[in-house]
Amino acid sequence: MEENKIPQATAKRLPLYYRHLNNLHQQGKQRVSSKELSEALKVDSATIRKDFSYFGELGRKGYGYDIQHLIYFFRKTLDQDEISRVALVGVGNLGTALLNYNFIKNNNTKIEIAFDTNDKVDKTIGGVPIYSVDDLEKELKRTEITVAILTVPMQAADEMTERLVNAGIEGILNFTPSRLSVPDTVRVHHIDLSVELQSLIYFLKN
Ligand SMILES: NC(=O)c1ccc[n+]([C@@H]2O[C@H](COP(=O)([O-])OP(=O)(O)OC[C@H]3O[C@@H](n4cnc5c(N)ncnc54)[C@H](O)[C@@H]3O)[C@@H](O)[C@H]2O)c1
Repeated sequence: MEENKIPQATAKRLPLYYRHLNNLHQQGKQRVSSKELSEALKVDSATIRKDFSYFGELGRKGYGYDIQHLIYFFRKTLDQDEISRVALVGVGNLGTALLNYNFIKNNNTKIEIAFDTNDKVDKTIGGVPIYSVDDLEKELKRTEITVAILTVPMQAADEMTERLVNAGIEGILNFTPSRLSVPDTVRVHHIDLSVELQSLIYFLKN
């Protein structure tokens, strides 16, 4: 099945499924039902069955899903055979935490290079080398990285976004509060922790 036929909401849940299925596999489990997955992942079991149906007839009634089979299909869709290399711009509080967090352990995404303006340049954090932003365009070209995490102060967000786009970046994970404007060819995912927290509190109250 081609990836572009999978709905966006389904595609967003795939890494969650993939990670959990790998854990089950490592525990020696061979089969799992949508009900078990639903309880573990807090995703409605009808949604899980619908999501999995985009990958063909993977399950049988009363038998459940073959875990290895699911992992195989999801890995292909998520390109997990290849390591996705990512750049990070802004090595402050948040950027440092992300560099120290070992993404590669759970999914094959790796921050390979980071950029900052301050005295952290020329050091490494979590094994990731930090370059001066002056070298941003040169280094992105050299590494052929097309995805960037943006953790600069809000005031620097627009300028850095423009530079990233001009340097060929195709996807930005934006942690700044700034609403970035980019061409249609570039995809931005915005992560706003305060909005997530407010929505959690709202659901608890209602
Ligand atoms: N810390 C959090 O928990 C948190 C949570 C959500 C969102 N954010 C947002 O993430 C961003 C970073 O937050 P923080 O707390 O890490 O800030 P910070 O001030 O600790 O770090 C920002 C880093 O960006 C660097 N920088 C400044 N201009 C730059 C440029 N043009 N290019 C590259 N690097 C540059 C600074 O030298 C600094 O190291 C902010 O926009 C903030 O609003 C932070």
